Amino acid sequence: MTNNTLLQVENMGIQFGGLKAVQGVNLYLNNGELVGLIGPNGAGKTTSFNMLTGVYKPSEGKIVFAGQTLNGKPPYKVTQSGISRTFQNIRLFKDLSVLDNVKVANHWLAKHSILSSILRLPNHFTSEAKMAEDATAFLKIFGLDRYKNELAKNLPYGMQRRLEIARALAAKPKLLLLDEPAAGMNPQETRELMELIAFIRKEFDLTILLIEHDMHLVMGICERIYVLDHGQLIAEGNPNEIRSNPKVIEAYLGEEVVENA
Ligand SMILES: Nc1ncnc2c1ncn2[C@@H]1O[C@H](COP(=O)(O)OP(=O)(O)OP(=O)(O)O)[C@@H](O)[C@H]1O
Repeated sequence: MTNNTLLQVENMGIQFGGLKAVQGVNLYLNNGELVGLIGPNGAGKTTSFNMLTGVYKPSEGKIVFAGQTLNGKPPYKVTQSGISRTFQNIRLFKDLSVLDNVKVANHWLAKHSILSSILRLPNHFTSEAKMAEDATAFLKIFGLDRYKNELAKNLPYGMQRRLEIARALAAKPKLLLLDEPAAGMNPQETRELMELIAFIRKEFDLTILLIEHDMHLVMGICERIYVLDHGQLIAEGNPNEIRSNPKVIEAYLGEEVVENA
């Protein structure tokens, strides 16, 4: 572990009944890196995210983030320590406005106390107004400000995916975990997403770990890639190394995808 390491995972594993869904995973992320996590369906990618975010408690191993051991912490504590995520299936508050989706996400950062909110003291209103202003400015970065009063469920699909990312960033994370952000997107939306990911990484000084099946996206923006198969890491390297790794081609990519990625 160096001074520049943000996340260090050692020997992480989890078992569901007799199934070892993930085992012996060792990985690290340096500050500012954009890293991919790929592999076939059922390889254990989302399960790994669930362990990193406290949704599942690992059966073994150690997760150290920004110098703190995360094992056993509940998801809200993990978020407070600086890790946010998006989900494979969009999980917005569909019946809330776009603005409220972002406000809810950063509510725990708000300065006013619960008591002042309940009693509706003056600082509650000042704080609420400030939050709405901040949230609107924030939405502008994502090209979502014009939709701010729409219900989340009425946004076009690609915009809902953008809102998920905006909402995750409203919690001001250091590490962003993106679970198949391009799922269901058309090629144009995917291109815009790639630009957005590159942009937010710089703008918010983020480290990003990304699960994705779109190899064009992964190979196009990730500096390093980890490959999971049957719960175990089978390769790690830069996109060129991964593309030409025989184990990865056999387990996941296949010859055709490699040629087109
Ligand atoms: N809560 C659970 N209980 C039992 N088995 C589970 C649970 N969560 C995940 N699994 C199993 O763990 C394995 C890994 O699943 P996971 O969803 O992590 O795969 P994945 O790599 O994300 O796949 P995909 O690319 O299809 O999303 C699968 O066999 C899955 O059925």
